[in-house]
Amino acid sequence: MTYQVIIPAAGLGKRMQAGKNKLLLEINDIPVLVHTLRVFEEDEACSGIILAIHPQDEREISALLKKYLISKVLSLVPGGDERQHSIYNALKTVKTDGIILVHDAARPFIRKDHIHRLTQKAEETGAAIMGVPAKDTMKKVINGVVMETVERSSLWAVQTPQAFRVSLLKKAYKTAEKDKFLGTDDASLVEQLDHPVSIVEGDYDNIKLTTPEDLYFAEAIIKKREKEFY
Ligand SMILES: Nc1ccn([C@@H]2O[C@H](COP(=O)(O)OP(=O)(O)OP(=O)(O)O)[C@@H](O)[C@H]2O)c(=O)n1
Ligand SMILES: C[C@](O)(CO)[C@H](O)COP(=O)(O)O
Repeated sequence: MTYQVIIPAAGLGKRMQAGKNKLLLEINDIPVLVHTLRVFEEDEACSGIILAIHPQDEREISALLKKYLISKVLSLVPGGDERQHSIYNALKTVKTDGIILVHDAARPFIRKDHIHRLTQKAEETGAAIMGVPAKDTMKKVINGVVMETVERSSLWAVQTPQAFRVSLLKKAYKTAEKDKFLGTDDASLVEQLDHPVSIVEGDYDNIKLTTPEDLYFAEAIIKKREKEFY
């Protein structure tokens, strides 16, 4: 079953402290954004990519799409002040129904087989997200004081892609806009509709490149993946 994917790539990358869009940093001499785009370009089930970008990056990103033969990008839409706004700008351009994915450009290590398991689940339930069981103990802290230790057995570290029936995601975003609700992921907007969201177990390699040390992890993941193919 085919899907389209919204890839938000319009952030400022403040926590990466790179002085430029972290998605234009290179891993193994290839920009992070290109690593991510290639997964979907090479997935026969992906029928199109809608890329939300910062207008200042348009010339450089357009040149990268040409250089790396990324042909599935249907449109470049302007990002917004928040991740949610960038995604909504992209979602408004989606005219098809069916399944839409949202995947952070900052997560270059998503695997095709995990994407397919996710889209299958979203086809069945209307909403499904990628994640892994939490490994660390999580505590609720206020003003430096531990308030509560959260029971770990039911905790998951949520990732992207997140997959939805297009009509459901559009309803969730419209409702969030009306209610002025801002979530840190797309599923939280769907949860506001009391719609169940399923989770599909991915792997711990699917990291989001957020802070400088994530670049070291990324180099290690690439080296590991190179060995997988020999
Ligand atoms: N206004 C925004 C904010 C984020 N993103 C994208 O959403 C993904 C996840 O966001 P995050 O990792 O937090 O990126 P930044 O917001 O750039 O990071 P920071 O918070 O450190 O500035 C990234 O691919 C980022 O480019 C976006 O498209 N528009
Ligand atoms: C959507 C997400 O990647 C799920 O873990 C995460 O919430 C994005 O957070 P960010 O601060 O916008 O990177």
